[in-house]
Amino acid sequence: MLTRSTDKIIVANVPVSPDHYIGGQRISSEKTFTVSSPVDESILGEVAAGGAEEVDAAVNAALKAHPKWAALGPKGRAVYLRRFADIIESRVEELAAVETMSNGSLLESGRKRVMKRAAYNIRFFAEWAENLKGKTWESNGTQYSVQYQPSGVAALITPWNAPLMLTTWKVGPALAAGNTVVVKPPEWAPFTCSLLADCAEEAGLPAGVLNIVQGIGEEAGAALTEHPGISRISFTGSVETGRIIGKVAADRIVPASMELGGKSPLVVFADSDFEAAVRTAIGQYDNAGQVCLAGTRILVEQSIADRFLEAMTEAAGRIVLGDPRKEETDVGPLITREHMNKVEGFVERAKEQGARLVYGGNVSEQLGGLYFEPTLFTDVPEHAEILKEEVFGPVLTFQTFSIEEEAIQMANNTEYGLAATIFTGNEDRAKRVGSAITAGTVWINTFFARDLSAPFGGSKKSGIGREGGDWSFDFFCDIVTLAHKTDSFSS
Ligand SMILES: NC(=O)C1=CN([C@@H]2O[C@H](COP(=O)(O)OP(=O)(O)OC[C@H]3O[C@@H](n4cnc5c(N)ncnc54)[C@H](O)[C@@H]3O)[C@@H](O)[C@H]2O)C=CC1
Ligand SMILES: O=C(O)/C=C/C=C(\O)C(=O)O
Repeated sequence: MLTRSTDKIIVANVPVSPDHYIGGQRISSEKTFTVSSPVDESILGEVAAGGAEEVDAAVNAALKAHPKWAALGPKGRAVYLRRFADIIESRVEELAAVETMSNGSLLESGRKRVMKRAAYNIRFFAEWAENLKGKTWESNGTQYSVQYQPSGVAALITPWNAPLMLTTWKVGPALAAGNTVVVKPPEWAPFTCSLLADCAEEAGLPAGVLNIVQGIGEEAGAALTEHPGISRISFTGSVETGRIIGKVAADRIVPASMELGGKSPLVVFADSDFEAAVRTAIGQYDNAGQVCLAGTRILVEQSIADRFLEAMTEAAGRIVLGDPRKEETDVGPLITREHMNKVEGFVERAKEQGARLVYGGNVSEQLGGLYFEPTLFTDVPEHAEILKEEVFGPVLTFQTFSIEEEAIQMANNTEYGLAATIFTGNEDRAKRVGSAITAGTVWINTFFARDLSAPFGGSKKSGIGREGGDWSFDFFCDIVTLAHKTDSFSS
């Protein structure tokens, strides 16, 4: 039996519902799970742990809301979605404070960039849908036109490292496409997605258009992907979970988009802007390295390698590791003790396998104790695990190359292909190397430049499909070809 709830818990001085949001109502579950803060390991509260029953209610609410939402058309939906975006924007301070306590990301970056991007994700796709033009052409006496139609209920499953931003990256296009959605937020940082439901409610989104089912991945997440009422699965998370979801999607023939992990290269040629390249290399420690796109394999041309390593070591010495709520902090904590043990395991095995620790490698005992020092390894044996597996922590490796071909070979020597970054002053080389590296996004002399109209996603093990701009609608919509005999109508 589903029970309505009005409970709130206080996170960073903000009242947050710990319950699901289903059909416009807050619904509790008998079962709960405990969420603690990476900032100081304090307990933030008990959150409703949904399962098959809650998921079924949420999918049914979404199915019920779908026909009216779809019938509004892009312009009608954009009215609601713009209001939704405005409300998110008006609550940036609260959202940033809650996100920081939930996942340890820097408060300043949440306030200045990440929460605004969450609002922009909604606004951008509402506008994109209004301007989305299916193609029309004529061939052999038949006129063809391509239409983007809503596909039904989308299941959206997201990770903890940027929960609100990555959730709105999916909610925006899915709703703009005319779908209704069921979101399964990450259990380690579920609170900003709960606040997202408050924003939707305040914006007047009709009941059932956006539903949130909180819970553990293997329970709520699995029940959601297995539900027969869903027509799309958009997942961001680890390769392991992607593999599980992919099998369920294959079994049910439901299109699934997968944005997965990475082990991206950052390639620095001797002719590059040295200072900018060092700054960018050090920037890979942002969010304590818990960034899917991070260029964690630093590849530097031999002739500048010693100077680069020295400059990185010096710059790393200036990184302020600590409380993510403080303005002076550069790097905050890892998400949980479980995750920290995993990161420590990678570091220990790297040492055992013969890699040389240049700096870092230890836990810094402060606040709750989840603060791991920015770490760099060099002289890493080719077979070492640290060159192959995603650590998702502040741990980088440093390797050198002598010629361009070797740099390309090393950059591509990974099962992942999410992103790559190249620093060079030579435009021809930039183009050559850029197109020889297999990755969803290749940045040249910049990092994390994001335009939401560009395709975003991973090659190889880093994912399946692309989202962003038209690509989001290619995924979330049913694409229909209407073909009629030209001149066959009398009126
Ligand atoms: N390519 C991209 O855009 C991004 C990828 N990531 C990747 O995400 C990973 C870190 O996030 P985590 O939360 O640890 O990943 P995860 O795969 O453990 O969990 C992601 C989400 O999937 C849910 N889940 C877990 N098992 C499930 C199941 N059997 N069925 C359905 N849902 C399930 C979880 O509850 C969570 O909401 C890293 O590998 C990182 O690289 C993170 C951010 C962006
Ligand atoms: O810009 C995007 O759409 C994705 C960004 C990914 C992250 O912010 C992350 O993994 O931290």
